[in-house]
Amino acid sequence: MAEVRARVKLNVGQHSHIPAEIVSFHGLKDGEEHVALIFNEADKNEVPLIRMHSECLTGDVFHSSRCDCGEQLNECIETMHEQGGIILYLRQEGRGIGLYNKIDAYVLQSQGMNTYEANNHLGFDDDLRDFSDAVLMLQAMGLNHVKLMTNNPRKLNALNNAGIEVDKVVGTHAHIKDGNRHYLEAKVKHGSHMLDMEKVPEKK
Ligand SMILES: Nc1nc2c(ncn2[C@@H]2O[C@H](COP(=O)(O)OP(=O)(O)OP(=O)(O)O)[C@@H](O)[C@H]2O)c(=O)[nH]1
Ligand SMILES: [Zn+2]
Repeated sequence: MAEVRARVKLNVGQHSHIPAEIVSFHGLKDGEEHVALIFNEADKNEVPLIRMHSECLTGDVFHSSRCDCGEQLNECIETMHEQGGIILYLRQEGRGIGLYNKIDAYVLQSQGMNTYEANNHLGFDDDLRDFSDAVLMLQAMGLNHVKLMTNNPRKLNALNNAGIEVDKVVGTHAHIKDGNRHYLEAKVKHGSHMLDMEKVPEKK
């Protein structure tokens, strides 16, 4: 069992205009400092929208052209600002292989491998992530019934297997840009992602 350690208000988003709360935890298992961001007191709603977002320093912070992580994170923050929701920000950089190994994988991708081939070439499986700490975080916040924002069936399976009831899966948009099309196509073809490459975000 994990427990909430601290919960405090902060504003987030590109203009620090979105009210939220950040939550830390005691008793998580993998030793990483995972956090939750709660929008509009979503944990008090009956069935909150949640996202399990794996850390991507290059995408989330630097808006790298190689992936869609930063855009997905912004999309979730905007959606949850409107509807309420909870982001579990999971410190699982590089699908669990870590930042330096991901950069090594990028070197191989620059030479023509896809994202999974590069992982395998380095001696890693396609995806090392385990979502049991995400389940502990949900349980610590008293949630066993959610809507899930993802295109990744592994995340849905992880919740189902842990007895968390998922009412609905909400896909994110395809954030295609110069440099990430092959990455997104590999996720659809080899990673079974339910990403609709035609579902582009509306221009604001
Ligand atoms: N190993 C490796 N990891 C990558 C690469 N590109 C992005 N990542 C990592 O992939 C993870 C993306 O995770 P999520 O944002 O949870 O997305 P997802 O599993 O693709 O599923 P969605 O919920 O549909 O977005 C992050 O940890 C990134 O750092 C890559 O080329 N190689
Ligand atoms: Zn990324």
